[in-house]
Amino acid sequence: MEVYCTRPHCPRPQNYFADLDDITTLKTTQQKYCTTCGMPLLLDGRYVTSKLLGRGGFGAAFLAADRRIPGMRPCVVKQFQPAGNLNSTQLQLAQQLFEREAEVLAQIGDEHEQIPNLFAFFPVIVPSLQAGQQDQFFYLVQEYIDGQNLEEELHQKGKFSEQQVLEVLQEILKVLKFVHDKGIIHRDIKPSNIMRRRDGKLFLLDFGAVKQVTNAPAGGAGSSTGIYSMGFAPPEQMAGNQVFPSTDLYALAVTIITLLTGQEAKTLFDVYSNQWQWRTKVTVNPRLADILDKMLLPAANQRFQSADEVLAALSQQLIPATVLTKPPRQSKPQPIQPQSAFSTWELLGGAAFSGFEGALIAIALLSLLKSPIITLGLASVILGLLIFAQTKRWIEKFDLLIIPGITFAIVFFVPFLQGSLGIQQIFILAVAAGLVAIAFTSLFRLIYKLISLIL
Ligand SMILES: Nc1ncnc2c1ncn2[C@@H]1O[C@H](COP(=O)(O)OP(=O)(O)OP(=O)(O)O)[C@@H](O)[C@H]1O
Repeated sequence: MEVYCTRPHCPRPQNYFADLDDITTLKTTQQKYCTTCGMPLLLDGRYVTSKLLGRGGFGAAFLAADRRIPGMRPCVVKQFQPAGNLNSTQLQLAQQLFEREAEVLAQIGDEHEQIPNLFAFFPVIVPSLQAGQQDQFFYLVQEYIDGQNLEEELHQKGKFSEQQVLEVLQEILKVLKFVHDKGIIHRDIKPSNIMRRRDGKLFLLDFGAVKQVTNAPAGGAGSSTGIYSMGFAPPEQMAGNQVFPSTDLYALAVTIITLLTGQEAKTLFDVYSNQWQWRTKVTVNPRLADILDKMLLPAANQRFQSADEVLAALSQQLIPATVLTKPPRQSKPQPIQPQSAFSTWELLGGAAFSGFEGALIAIALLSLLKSPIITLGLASVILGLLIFAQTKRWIEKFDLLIIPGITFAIVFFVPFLQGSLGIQQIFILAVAAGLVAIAFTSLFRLIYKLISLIL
């Protein structure tokens, strides 16, 4: 069995113990030690670490198994191991934050199904690699979420659609509502701290930076200790001032716009105008965009004040942040319907498909029906249906090659669909129609972008 040594800087952390492949030996053995550095490997007598998951600001996270639970329940072992050269005060603070993660998970982990459960928190004192000294490590064991965090998902699958970010937004808002109601501010919301389990359920992780707030004055219990992720933290947190529920809402909105645009947070913020400039990079329902912009306002008191307020705005008509004093434009609440945002490449691909396919259908129908008027009407209806199917994403990606391929093959093998034209001429005409469609779409897209910039 592979056992991974958790000592920081162990030169050869991978250990292999053939005898531990036997489940009886695994359950009864007293202890095993790293063959390179002598570090105990069965943590707290029960957790067997097998793989390094990653290193964060306060330590490393390992995949482990609990040999005391039937079925060797998988879990995550986090080790306190702050990066960089910290002085004793900073070290103490970092240790407090790590312990706070344990406290918070113990308090809320088993009360909410989208927050990992805490299984154990314990120190381990071991002989140091430097002779005559001892090292103390702190371990926190929590529920393993088998899946991918959203940062990894973004790298692997690319930008999120509007529908996908709406799901993330609504799910995490519900978790935040629960967390805030307990008087806790997470303070480190970002894509790498949101995990999607294999069954699709989203989890909020990393409570290492949380703050309990009880109407504390600035500098008191609710003030920020300078633990944040660059680009995601709002001004009050960056300045080390008091933090609020709206501090988390700001970071959640930054998370959403990075997922929507696929760009890093810092590239979406224009330092010259001191404003988020993300709306030109992606097309979404303007009401969703207004909600995100309100969550991103620099002044904490101008943002939504609670997760509930955002959830309500998402399910009802949005009152734009800038015209809060004006009456709403429509009286009937309307839930936000995700609008499929198409990238420029998708639009141009769709145009080429529609042009090519449209030309083939028109030629085939004209050869069959011999009536230009009926052909025009029927071809327009079919083309309209094909375009509608694309807007709904019923037809996308490889369909755009397969469908014209099949249509061309039919025209090729059924000569009476070719009319008086040769197959070569038909192909050239269809390609020309595809190019014309691309040209028109580019022109309209350009005009649309210019108008949205002006407005
Ligand atoms: N409960 C968990 N289940 C599954 N994977 C986890 C769990 N907790 C953390 N991870 C994964 O372990 C890795 C390290 O996590 P960790 O929280 O230590 O650092 P981080 O979130 O990457 O950085 P930072 O602490 O600086 O925010 C990340 O890839 C994270 O997705």
